Amino acid sequence: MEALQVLTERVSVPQLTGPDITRQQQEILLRAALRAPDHAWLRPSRYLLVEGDDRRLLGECFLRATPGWQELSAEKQQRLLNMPLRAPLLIVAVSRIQEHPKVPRDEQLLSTGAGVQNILNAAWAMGLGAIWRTGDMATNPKVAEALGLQACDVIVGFVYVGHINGSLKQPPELPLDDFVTRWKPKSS
Ligand SMILES: Cc1cc2nc3c(=O)[nH]c(=O)nc-3n(C[C@H](O)[C@H](O)[C@H](O)COP(=O)(O)O)c2cc1C
Repeated sequence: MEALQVLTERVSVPQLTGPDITRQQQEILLRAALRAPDHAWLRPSRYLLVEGDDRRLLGECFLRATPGWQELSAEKQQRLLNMPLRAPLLIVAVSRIQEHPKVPRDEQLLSTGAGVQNILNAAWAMGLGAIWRTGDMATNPKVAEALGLQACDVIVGFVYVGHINGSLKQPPELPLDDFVTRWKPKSS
């Protein structure tokens, strides 16, 4: 697919299915992620891949990490268990924040965010679907521990990647003038 078409027409795809994302496809997604802009080349981004039966184990972790999970309805418990099963591949995008005199934390988070966007676009370019999600699990310390994260790590997103299952939404045509102005200096 043409690059500009990917950038202007991509939509997020919540309904995803198998087959599994091949190693070759995964490598393209991750190489795209690692081409994100990165101030001072600090390389703050880390990507954890969860696929196959490991998704079930992550679902169990989501359930047990939820405060008061034993009191949740069977339906809510199942929802947590099923979360990682929403796509054949789950990429956990993490920013490993470093102290740096010129690169504040926000810039490191933005760099990982740009990496996530590159994953979304690369998936779309390969005819795959993907969606960036966060939710409570992204900030749950027990989830971070189960994922083997360090104290300085921030989960920027759970990126679900799979084959498009169902119809795609039409991206809205946003009027540029609502968002863009051409700045002119004030005349004195
Ligand atoms: C940082 C971030 C976190 C998000 N978290 C969620 C989420 O937890 N659940 C969800 O359904 N959508 C979430 N979204 C929104 C979707 O990824 C997507 O952007 C939205 O559905 C709009 O679709 P579009 O990308 O096709 O415009 C998040 C988006 C961003 C940028």
